[in-house]
Amino acid sequence: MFKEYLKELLGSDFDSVWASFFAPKKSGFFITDKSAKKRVLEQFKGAKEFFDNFYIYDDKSALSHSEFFSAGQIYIQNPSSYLATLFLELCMGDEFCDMCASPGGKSIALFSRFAGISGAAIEYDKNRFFTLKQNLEKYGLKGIRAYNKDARSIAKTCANRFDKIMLDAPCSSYSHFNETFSEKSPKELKAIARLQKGLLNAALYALKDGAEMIYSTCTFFSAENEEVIENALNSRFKLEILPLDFEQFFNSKNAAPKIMPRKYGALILPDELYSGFYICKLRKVCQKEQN
Ligand SMILES: C[S@@+](CC[C@H](N)C(=O)[O-])C[C@H]1O[C@@H](n2cnc3c(N)ncnc32)[C@H](O)[C@@H]1O
Repeated sequence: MFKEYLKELLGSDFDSVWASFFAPKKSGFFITDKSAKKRVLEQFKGAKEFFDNFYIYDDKSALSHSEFFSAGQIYIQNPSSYLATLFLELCMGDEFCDMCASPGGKSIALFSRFAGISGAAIEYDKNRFFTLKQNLEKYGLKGIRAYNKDARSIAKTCANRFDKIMLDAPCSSYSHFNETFSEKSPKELKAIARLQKGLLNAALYALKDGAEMIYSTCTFFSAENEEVIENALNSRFKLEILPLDFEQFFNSKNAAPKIMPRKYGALILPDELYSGFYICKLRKVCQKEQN
């Protein structure tokens, strides 16, 4: 079913995307402790700066076994995830919420750009919550409080509170498709889409009027991407879908992935470097008047 869906979605891009699922991916990392930059780059000679402060390096094992990783001075991440965070500009004093946060990669990436970041990181799964807490500590995100909760609860507890929200939603994760991937049943896919709609609805209650958020997933299904956005557009909130200017992030240092614009947001198509990723940026204008 997935293969057929993808063929129809991607057309002539299908073959390269399909091949990318079974090919090894290069590794990326960013530096979280700027004082370690010189030593990090000396150790990982050949690391290629790709975005500002984000590097591509072939040996993931060397990165993850390094003293810099143990000390929380570098974070290993796929460039698609990093790219999603580049669309969120935090301002001094912003109250930020990372709604589905563990292991913390999006918050840590934002922290590497906006050191004064403060707000909340929420994770429902208990074990993953402990990983999140450890990572926030390890990387020194002192301004971020971690909560072990269902993020849908912020609709009531944090109405109109946040200036920026990252909703990197739980999803069917089909961008990690490979030989051992365990496919989801139609029933499971429906339940995931229902959860995503609930999470986005809660995010919109919790955003201030005029505030912005990113909704992202690592799947290709429109039921988990555009249809979740469409559902929010038909809800009690007046929203703007903001343009995603990918071009601004690409220059002679890096290679742009193939971007597939969707009705709302865009898909990053996977290749030997980028994972498949869906990104949509929204602004909550206001809550519509109820009759
Ligand atoms: C895609 S992962 C997040 C990855 C993370 N943003 C990062 O970049 O490191 C989605 C996370 O949402 C969590 N989750 C699932 N349902 C949730 C809910 N109702 N409230 C909060 N977190 C939830 C999952 O346990 C999972 O850790």
